[in-house]
Amino acid sequence: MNPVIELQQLEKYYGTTHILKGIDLSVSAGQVIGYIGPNGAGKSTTIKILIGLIPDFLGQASVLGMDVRKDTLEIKRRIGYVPELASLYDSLTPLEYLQFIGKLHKLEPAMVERRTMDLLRLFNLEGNANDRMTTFSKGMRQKVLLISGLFHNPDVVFLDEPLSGLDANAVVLVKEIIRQLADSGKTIFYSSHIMDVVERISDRIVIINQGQVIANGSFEELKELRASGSLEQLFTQLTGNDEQVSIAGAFVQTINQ
Ligand SMILES: Nc1ncnc2c1ncn2[C@@H]1O[C@H](COP(=O)(O)OP(=O)(O)OP(=O)(O)O)[C@@H](O)[C@H]1O
Repeated sequence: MNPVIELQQLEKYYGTTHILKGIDLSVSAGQVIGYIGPNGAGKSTTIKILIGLIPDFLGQASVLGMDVRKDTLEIKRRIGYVPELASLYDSLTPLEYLQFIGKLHKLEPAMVERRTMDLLRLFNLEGNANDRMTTFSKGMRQKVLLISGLFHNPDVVFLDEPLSGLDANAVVLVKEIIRQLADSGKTIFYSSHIMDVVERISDRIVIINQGQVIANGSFEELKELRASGSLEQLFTQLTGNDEQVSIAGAFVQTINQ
C-alpha cells in the first residue's frame, strides 16, 4: 500500500540555523502517529511543511501521494489541520467561524449549519454558539479549532498539541475521536507533550531530537530500546534530559539566594 505521508531526507533551515537535518518517515493509512520531541525540536515545522505552509525546505515531502510543493490546494482539500496556538478569528462566534470554514471547503450551507450545531453540542458548546470567541476560555477555543479541523471529514489529520487546555472529559473524548477516525481508515499525525496519551493512542511513536529521528516504532518496540517503564521515562532518557530532579533543585536554590 502506498504511504499516506512520506518524508525523504527532509531538511529545514531558518536562516543559517539547521532545524531539521534529514527526516525520513513513511506512514500508512489508518495509523495514529505520535510525533514527539523536546521544545524547539521541529515538530510544528514538520507539520507546517506537510500541510504546505512552509514551501522552502530540502528533500521530498508528500501527502496522499501528492507533492506538498506542487499540489498544495488539492492537499488542503483533503487534510485537516489543528494548529498549535489558537489562531481564531476572535471577533466571530463559533457559528460564524464554522460557516466560514464550511464556505472555504465549498460545503452545502444547510449541511454546514446542521453539522456545526451537532458538533458544538457534542463538545458542550451549543449554549455558546452565538457568543463572540473573545470571551472563550483556552479550552473552549481549542474545541472550536478541533471541530474546524475535522469539519470537512478529511482523510489525513494533522494535530499540533490537540489536547492543549482541554479538561479531562474533553481529553478522553478527543482521544476516542482520534482512535475511531483511525479505525475508519483516516491517518492521524499529531504532536503532543502529554506522554501518557501518546503512549496509549499511537500506533507508532516517532521521537525527534536535534533535527533527527532518534526512535520510530510502536510503544512496545520503543520500550526495547531501554528498560524503562513509561514513555515519559524513555523520552527523558533518549533526549538526554534525565537530570530533572537536580535541575529542579538548582532552580529552587537559585530563587532562594
Ligand atoms: N519562523 C521562524 N523563524 C525562525 N526560527 C523559527 C521559526 N519558527 C520556528 N523557528 C525555530 O525552529 C525551531 C523549531 O521550532 P518548532 O516550532 O518547529 O518546534 P517544536 O518542536 O514544535 O517546539 P514546541 O514543542 O516548543 O512547540 C525552534 O528553535 C524555533 O525557534
